[in-house]
Amino acid sequence: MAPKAAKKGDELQQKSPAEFFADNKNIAGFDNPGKCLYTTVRELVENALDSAESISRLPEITITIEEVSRARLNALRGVEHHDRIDEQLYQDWESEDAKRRRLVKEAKEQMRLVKVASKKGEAAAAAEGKAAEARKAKEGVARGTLFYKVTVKDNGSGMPHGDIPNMLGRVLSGTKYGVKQTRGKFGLGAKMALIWSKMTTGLPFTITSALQRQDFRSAYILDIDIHKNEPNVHKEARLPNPGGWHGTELSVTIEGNFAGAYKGYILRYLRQIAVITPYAQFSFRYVAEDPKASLDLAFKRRTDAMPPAPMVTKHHPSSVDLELVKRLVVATDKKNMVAFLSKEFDCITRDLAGRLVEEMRSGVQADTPPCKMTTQQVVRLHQLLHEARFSDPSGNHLSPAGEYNLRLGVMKELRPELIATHSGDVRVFEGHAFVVEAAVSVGGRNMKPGLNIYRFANRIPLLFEAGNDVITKTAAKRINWAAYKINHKADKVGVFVSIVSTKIPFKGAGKEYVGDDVDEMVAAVKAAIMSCGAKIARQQAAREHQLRKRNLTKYIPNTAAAIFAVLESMAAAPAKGPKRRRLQERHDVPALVQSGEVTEALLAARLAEHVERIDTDMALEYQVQQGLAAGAAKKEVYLAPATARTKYGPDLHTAACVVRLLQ
Ligand SMILES: Nc1ncnc2c1ncn2[C@@H]1O[C@H](COP(=O)(O)OP(=O)(O)OP(=O)(O)O)[C@@H](O)[C@H]1O
Repeated sequence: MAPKAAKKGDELQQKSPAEFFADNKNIAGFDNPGKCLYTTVRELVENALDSAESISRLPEITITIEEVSRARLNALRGVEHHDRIDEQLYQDWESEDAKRRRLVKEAKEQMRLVKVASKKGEAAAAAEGKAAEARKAKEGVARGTLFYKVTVKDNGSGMPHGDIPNMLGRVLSGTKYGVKQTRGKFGLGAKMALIWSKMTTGLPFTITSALQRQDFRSAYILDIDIHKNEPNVHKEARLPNPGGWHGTELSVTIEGNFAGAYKGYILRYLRQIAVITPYAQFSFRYVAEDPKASLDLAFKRRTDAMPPAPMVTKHHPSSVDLELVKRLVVATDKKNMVAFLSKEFDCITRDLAGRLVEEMRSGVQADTPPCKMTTQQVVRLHQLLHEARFSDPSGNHLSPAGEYNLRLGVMKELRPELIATHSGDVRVFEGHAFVVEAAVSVGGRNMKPGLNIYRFANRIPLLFEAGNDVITKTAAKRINWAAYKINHKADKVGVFVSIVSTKIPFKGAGKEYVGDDVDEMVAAVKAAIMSCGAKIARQQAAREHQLRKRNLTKYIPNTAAAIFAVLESMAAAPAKGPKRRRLQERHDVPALVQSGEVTEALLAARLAEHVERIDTDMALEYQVQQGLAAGAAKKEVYLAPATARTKYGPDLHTAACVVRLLQ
């Protein structure tokens, strides 16, 4: 019987990666126009930061979002703009009756808000602001300003002229696939912005880029052939670069939505990226068609101390899969197994490589060329790499933000009352080293009562999918905040956690959250937050202590005056009764008052001394309780003596610690 022809729709088809992502753009964080604008900004800013950091430049990044009306967009596309003839044909058409009803409803809402505002003040004013914004957004839709030109300029490495089309016009191509801590990973982000622009405005990317010390600027206008997943270059030029500029400027025009929540997300993203990269400078401009709605924001650099650039490292043997082993075997230039294992993998010395080859058997010798291994021998090698014990990766190739930068970022953007930071040790997950750093703050501006959680992965702020994220879940469910005297429902608590790794277990290509299913990560995040909590508790105790001292000190003048008045009256009148007489005989304070030896000032000075002594005793006792004796809170500081002969004095007592100088 002849085979049946396939039904229409059942024919075998193939898709290019670009087509796949165009059809499933939500996987990469391109869900709706608002989210697409946010993700476009994010992807371009992260490329800019990666690029500047890769050449150890303090990043200087300019971000511009410009409203493009439909009329202007049509002019850019060379499409004639037509005024509407038949209004009723359009989605935004409103009948006279519907318009009247809407205006009445809006007026009522306005009245209600004004009433609430007069009663409740700020909160209501904010609500009114939101309503006004929503109205403006509606007007925006009507005016047709739903298109935006996004431009991001950096002072980074730039891109080699010949590579630009592939880097920006071919999905799944990039320079960040190695084992290295980078924000980018998939070779997708910039291309998704381009695919979205193709799908909505049809306008291409405009790129200017120059490498360091390059005497020309590469200028390109290109888009992507989605069907073939190939760059489509419209224009290419090498322009003069007399000033020796280096970096990249990239523009794309897309459909988007900068109203309401999405404006909030973009601004929040910028604020958070400024927290985690205080060594970077960001200028943000929103250019609206109506100049009154434009915005100009600067997130200034607060430090020149940039963390050392992350380095490329080798694959850890326990992190490789069979396919990767096969690829490494084919790609290596090493001529024997010992050299191959010790040079291509992390944590394998020549000695260990020799032992592994002996253990492999299966006909493989130390001098076997890796490329001559049979499929079975490669399988055996892969098995052994997963069964043998290797030391953990050192983590030296990672670049955590550092406690200093994290603290500075939080202080600069949020100005909290209390802050504690912690940088965890290097830990390992599936052969990839990772470091978790955390800060916990109390109080500060823009903080709501309760937990305010800020998540960062490879110094990317994560704003979406909070409920599923390891950091949110750990902070909200696994920490006993009461143990640190923090009321996590009422206090304004900031929890900032930053994870850096050569492999962040993101869920999805949109890099929006880190899964809660990696035990190593859960434990490290929990330990980092708990350490900050303990430090906050110590700070709170020291603060209470200082407050008590301040209060006692405040009452000293009145107390001294009152006691002195009593003593003066005792001195004026002879002591009555045996008890008072005995007291007077023993101390004869009234006589001392009469002779002027005891004065009000002296009493005040003695009281002050007493308060000071109690305070230092309590500080010492407190430090001992906190584990000074056990060494937990003891810090060794090395001071160079000013002279060869140094005399060490007594212990120095302060409110929060005791300084003891030892030879
Ligand atoms: N501003 C820039 N400066 C220098 N190189 C850049 C810049 N933007 C993009 N590139 C290069 O283009 C490549 C592709 O960028 P793209 O945003 O598509 O993916 P990615 O950053 O590698 O990964 P991801 O999809 O995870 O963001 C990058 O790997 C980088 O080499």
